[in-house]
Amino acid sequence: MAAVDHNAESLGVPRKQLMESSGNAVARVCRDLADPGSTVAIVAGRGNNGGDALVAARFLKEYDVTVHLLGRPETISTDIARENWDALVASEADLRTVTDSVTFDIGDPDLVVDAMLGTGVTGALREPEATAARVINDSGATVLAVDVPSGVDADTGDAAGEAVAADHVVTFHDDKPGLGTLDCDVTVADIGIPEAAELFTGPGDLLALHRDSQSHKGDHGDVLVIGGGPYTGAPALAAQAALRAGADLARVACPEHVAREVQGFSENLIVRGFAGDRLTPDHVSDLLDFAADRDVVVFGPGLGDAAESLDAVREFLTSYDGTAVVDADALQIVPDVDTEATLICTPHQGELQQMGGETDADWETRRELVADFATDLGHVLLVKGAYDVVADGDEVRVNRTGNPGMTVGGTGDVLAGTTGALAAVLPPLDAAAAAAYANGRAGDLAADEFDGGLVATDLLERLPAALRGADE
Ligand SMILES: NC(=O)C1=CN([C@@H]2O[C@H](COP(=O)(O)OP(=O)(O)OC[C@H]3O[C@@H](n4cnc5c(N)ncnc54)[C@H](O)[C@@H]3O)[C@@H](O)[C@H]2O)[C@H](O)CC1
Ligand SMILES: [K+]
Repeated sequence: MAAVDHNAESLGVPRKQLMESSGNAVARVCRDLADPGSTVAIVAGRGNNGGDALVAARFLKEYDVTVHLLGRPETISTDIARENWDALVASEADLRTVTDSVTFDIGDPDLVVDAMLGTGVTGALREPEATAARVINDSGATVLAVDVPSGVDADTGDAAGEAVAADHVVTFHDDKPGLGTLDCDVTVADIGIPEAAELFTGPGDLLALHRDSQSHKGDHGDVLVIGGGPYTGAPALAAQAALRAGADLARVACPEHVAREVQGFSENLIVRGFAGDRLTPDHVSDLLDFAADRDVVVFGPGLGDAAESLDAVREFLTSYDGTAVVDADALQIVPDVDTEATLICTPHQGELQQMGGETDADWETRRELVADFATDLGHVLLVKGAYDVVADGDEVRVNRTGNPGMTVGGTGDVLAGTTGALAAVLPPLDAAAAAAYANGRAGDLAADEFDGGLVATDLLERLPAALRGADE
């Protein structure tokens, strides 16, 4: 939900506008539950859940409304909730602040609006919320909860301690799974989040990449790139992209002569050469052992299409059961390989057709075709194009970042490495969607400087900034 909110914001629909719609929806349900002239007690927390109800207070002119804020107004935690509080103060609304739960007096209202906590709750209700929940439950009034009854986990319907027992819940945008388990009526209100905020990737897709201050080496991924042979730059680009996208360790397994060059490109990479000038089935058993201790394998950059290399890809994928990003020539093996592995395939349109998939000039048609093909394959697809399409057979996302300068060689290798790093820390579809967004964004930053003259290494340098987009 936070990701969708963020993406809505980047589409020009700010959170305060969504809060206005939420508050309006709360007021509409109040009108269904209580007659004009009734007394309404709004119990508001200091987050955006409270903010929704502060907006509702402004809409309920024909009611006798009292707002009880839990805590001091200076501690309201978001700007938009505070602005709505200030508007009520300026309008001389009937406002009370509850700083001592013992003396909390809700009066004798006909209707209570519970807006203490919504999706921001963590753990059991603390004070004064826990006592307030008891006061609300004992009030004998009809209880309308905003978004989710305070103290209840929206995903599971469970409460870690005291929780509001609501008669009715008005929730926003989408039903929440936990609400179905409760004994109350649920209204789902459309608050004007554009469909595009869910379909198109945006800065919200990067929110989950937050790095914990307590993290250790290895927590952000150990990525192994297997490739190289006819090409030497491709595996080096993919592995360096993995590092720039946040992986802790990036390793490259490639033929000996490629290994020397890859190490020459960057001392940050751990390079392991194998005998011969290309991958063959003889190397597979060692590679499987090596891959078993890694988080993600990126298979294909610079591999070439020699028959024995493709046989090696098939043998590897048949026995591998981890997560792999499959790119370039390795892709053609995917449709008829029987594997337990979780695969994220990153074809361009030509490679997609070679895999047996269909494409179309119209992105909306392509979206359907890619979604169906992902279902047939049973793997995640990230199909590159002016609009990238990401699908896992269940969900489909479209990425609009990127520019025509990115048709230069090597940008696909950067994307594969980025996807590998993100797949170490996110579910596969989310990793592919965020990687497509960040890679295109890095390309857009590079194009600001170099236009059509950008090269793949320009993307590497700009990946960290592109991935930092969530707060912008
Ligand atoms: N797109 C949408 O769905 C929109 C939803 N809106 C509403 O926003 C809330 C979520 O708001 P948020 O500020 O993230 O969190 P809360 O208000 O639920 O709570 C934050 C607040 O609570 C404190 N806190 C956390 N846990 C506890 C606890 N166990 N006991 C006491 N206090 C606790 C925390 O410290 C914070 O101060 C969503 O539910 C909707 O109602 C938007 O208005 C519009 C878009
Ligand atoms: K609530």
